[in-house]
Amino acid sequence: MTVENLEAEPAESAQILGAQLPIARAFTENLARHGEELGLIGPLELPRLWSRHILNSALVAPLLRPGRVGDIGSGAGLPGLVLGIARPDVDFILIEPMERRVAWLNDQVNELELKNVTVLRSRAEEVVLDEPLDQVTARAVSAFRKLLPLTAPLLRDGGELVLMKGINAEAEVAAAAKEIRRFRVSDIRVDVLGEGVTSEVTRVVRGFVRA
Ligand SMILES: C[S@@+](CC[C@H](N)C(=O)[O-])C[C@H]1O[C@@H](n2cnc3c(N)ncnc32)[C@H](O)[C@@H]1O
Repeated sequence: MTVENLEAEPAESAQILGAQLPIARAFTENLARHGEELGLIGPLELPRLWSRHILNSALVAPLLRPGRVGDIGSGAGLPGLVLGIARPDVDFILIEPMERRVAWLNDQVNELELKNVTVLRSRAEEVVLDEPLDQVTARAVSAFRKLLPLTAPLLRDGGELVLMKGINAEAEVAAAAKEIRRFRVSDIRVDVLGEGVTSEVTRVVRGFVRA
């Protein structure tokens, strides 16, 4: 990754990440340096690491509230680690089953001194939490219909799903009517984030879960 790539959209980056921008840059440099060899990120993604992955993840930060947020299938740290950087006032639990990815996430938490981020090696359906979560995020893990059984049971009564999705977000919601009823999800909506701010907008499916 060249400095120009890291400096893409500088005004927007400052707007989105504020004072946390230098830490986000340090993480991005680490990911650019080691991500391919560790199998965390494909070579084609390197030139657009900043706009497509880092800024895109950081756009979710304003939707989070102080409390406990779980990120399912964090992989390289998207969006969980980026959100942990962007929101030091929120406690994050990154849930990821793959040993090599967990080692990477723990290394980054230590190197970047992120006191608000914990990494758990587990599949979401097997994870043991000491308390239920207030909000849960996920990106590129599975279709909404299959993501609901992995995420909704981890939330407290009234907890919120904040799931990053692509252009087909509405269609994924429409295909999940049965699961939406089963997991008692209400007030579902799709928000488009970053319009007029960054070149890569992102969509999130949001909804509240009743126990
Ligand atoms: C395609 S990657 C996406 C990683 C990251 N969220 C991103 O956007 O780059 C999917 C991730 O979900 C993890 N994963 C798959 N099944 C899972 C499960 N049942 N519970 C938690 N994580 C899971 C995988 O190990 C992998 O790291």
